[in-house]
Formats: sequence, structure tokens, C-alpha cells
Amino acid sequence: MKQTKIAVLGAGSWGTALANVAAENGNQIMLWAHRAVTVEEINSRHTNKQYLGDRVLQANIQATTDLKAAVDGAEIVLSVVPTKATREVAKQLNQALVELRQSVIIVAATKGLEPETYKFASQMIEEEVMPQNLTGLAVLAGPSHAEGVIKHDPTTVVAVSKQLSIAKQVQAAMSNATFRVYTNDDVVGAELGGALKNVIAIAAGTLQSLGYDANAKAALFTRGLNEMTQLGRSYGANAMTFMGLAGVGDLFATATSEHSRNFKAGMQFGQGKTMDEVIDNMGMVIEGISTTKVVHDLAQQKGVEMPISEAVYQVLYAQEDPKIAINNLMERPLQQEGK
Ligand SMILES: NC(=O)C1=CN([C@@H]2O[C@H](COP(=O)(O)OP(=O)(O)OC[C@H]3O[C@@H](n4cnc5c(N)ncnc54)[C@H](OP(=O)(O)O)[C@@H]3O)[C@@H](O)[C@H]2O)C=CC1
Ligand SMILES: O=C(CO)COP(=O)(O)O
Repeated sequence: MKQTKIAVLGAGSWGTALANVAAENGNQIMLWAHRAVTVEEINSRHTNKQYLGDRVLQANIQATTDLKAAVDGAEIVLSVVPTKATREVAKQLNQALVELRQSVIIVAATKGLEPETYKFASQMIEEEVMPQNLTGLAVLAGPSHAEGVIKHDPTTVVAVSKQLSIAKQVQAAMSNATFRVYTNDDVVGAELGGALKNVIAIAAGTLQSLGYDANAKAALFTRGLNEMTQLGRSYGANAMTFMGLAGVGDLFATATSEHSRNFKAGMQFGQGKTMDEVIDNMGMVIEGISTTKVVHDLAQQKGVEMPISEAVYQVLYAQEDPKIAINNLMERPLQQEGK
């Protein structure tokens, strides 16, 4: 396999797990973290206990707090910080690339929408990184909890780029026997799928905590996927993307797994915890919380009915009782399916 120099920006659970996959494939890996203590731990003990417990990481992962050193000579840069840090980190990346006079493929692995602008991670990166420093832009999406990837559960994801040759380069660098990468060219569909499923996963956790069974979960998944697809259509996304890994695949993984930060948050909302309590308890980013607010705004702006996402908004941002929110959903005017 061709060895590629890959830089990973963000040493949380997903950045560290992706760095580990890339390192297992024999690539040369630099992992950028903004905290020196994280870098020290990864370089000396090959663990990242805060995010991945006792899992031992590949010894060939080299961590650094110096972003310029991390990306120096890299062909591919994976951006794996939370949505709220993506623009700021992209600015730092651009500065480093300008100083190095270097151009890279950037892969956004973040799943969310910027609150003020409703932009996707790839759009923020495209706005902040100068074209001469950008060889190509891709997104990595699909059902892939870091906790499963790090213990080699068979995992399938999708590398998505408007330029298929770029998606194929990412596919080649990241694929292995337990991490299978497909390609796609529907960037908007993949990024929307990755962001919107988090809102439905919060609802799934809430259903779970209320003790509802398979009927309610099937209703949530099916109608949730429907409204995700409808919003996707309003963006010109391919409806089939929502039937693939970045859509139903990621929805299933996130809305059924107790590894999911969004699902776990939903359980706590169902138990009556406040937003501050839920965020404090998690200690990791729960992208669906801010995405719920963005989706509430976007659905109105685009004239798309998204009743389940709106119910999650009412529970999170208007403190509505989840049982009342569910009753309200069930009592909406009756409809024909497929409209
Ligand atoms: N976890 C998963 O399984 C998956 C996550 N994702 C997506 O990946 C993205 C990252 O998630 P995840 O890894 O789970 O998040 P975590 O909360 O586990 O980690 C976030 C990391 O980003 C760092 N960070 C936060 N702000 C900044 C900043 N301004 N500059 C530099 N680093 C910063 C944090 O540092 P610090 O430790 O100092 O806070 C931490 O290392 C999210 O969009 C998520 O939806 C996608 C697929 C799977
Ligand atoms: O996107 C993910 C899995 O594909 C991770 O979801 P959570 O952030 O809910 O853990």
C-alpha cells in the first residue's frame, strides 16, 4: 500500500480513532491537539484516556501542539474538531499552509452545521482555506462510532467529494480489513445526513428512556429519515444518499447505540435533566443540541415540514415535556405516506 503523510486535526474520540486507522494502514501520521497534556499522553503512553479509555494506540502516531509542524509535508489533512471549532481551526490551517507554501486534500469528518450561518464543515473550510492551498475537498460520513472503530468492529463509511478522484485517494489511504470506505459525490447530502441524524438520535434516546418499544422506534426512524430526506431535497441533494451510509446507515448507528453521545443525551433529556446538566455529564461534543436549533430555523426558512426535529427543539429549547411532544406528534392531521 502507498504510504501517505496524513495530518489529523483534533484529538478527541473521532480524531484519535481516525488517526489510529490511518496509522494501522502504514501511513505516516501527525495528530494535532491543542492541549499539551494530550500530546504528552499520546506520545509517551500511546493512549488518550479521556476519550478512548485504555485502548492502546498505534505507536507510529506522533502528536503535536504545533499545527504547522503537523501539516508540514502532508498530502491529506483530516479536520476532526467539533463544528464550533471548525472555522477557527481552518483559519489556523490556512495560515500554516500559506507559510509552508503547501497545498493539501482536506477531509471534513465533522457532523454539524454552523449556528450563525447554517454552513457545513466543508463550506467553512472552503471559505477559510485559500484555493491555492487546497488540492481537493472531501467529507467523511457514515455509521462509525470511535468506540467501535478503535476495537476493530467491521465499519463502513463513505468518502464524499465533488471530485471523485479526491474521494478515491481518501478511500485508498483509509480503507482496511475492518474499515471499509465507499465513495460518493453528493457532498450536501452526506453532510446533511451526518448532521440531521443527530437530532433524530436525541429523540431516539428520549424514547428509550420513556420505555417505548419497537413500534415507536420504527416510527421515529422511518418518519425521521423522511424529514431528513425532504430537507435534503430542498438543497438539491440526491434522495438516494439518505438511503445510504451517510443517511439511514448513520441514523441507525447513532439512534440505536449507547456509544452515541446524541442518543445518551436524549436519554437524559427524557429523564428530565436540563441542557446544562446533559452537556456537563457528557464531557464530549453533542452536536445534535446546536443542530436542533439550526434545523428549527432552516425548516422554516426552506418551508420544509420537520415535525420530529421540531418536537426535539420544543423539548430542548422550550422545556416541553417529552410525552406531550410525542402526543402532539401523534395528533397531527392525518396524512398520506410518500408525499
Ligand atoms: N465520536 C465519534 O464516534 C464520531 C464523531 N464524529 C464527529 O466528529 C466531530 C468531533 O467529535 P468527537 O471527536 O466525538 O468530539 P470530542 O468531544 O470527543 O473531541 C473534540 C476534540 O476537539 C478538541 N477541540 C475542541 N475545540 C477545539 C479548538 N478550538 N481547537 C482545537 N481543538 C479543539 C477537543 O479538545 P479538548 O480535549 O481540549 O476539549 C477534543 O480533543 C464531531 O463533529 C462529531 O459529530 C463523527 C463520527 C464519529
Ligand atoms: O456520528 C457518529 C457515528 O457515526 C457519532 O455520533 P455521536 O456524536 O452521537 O456519538
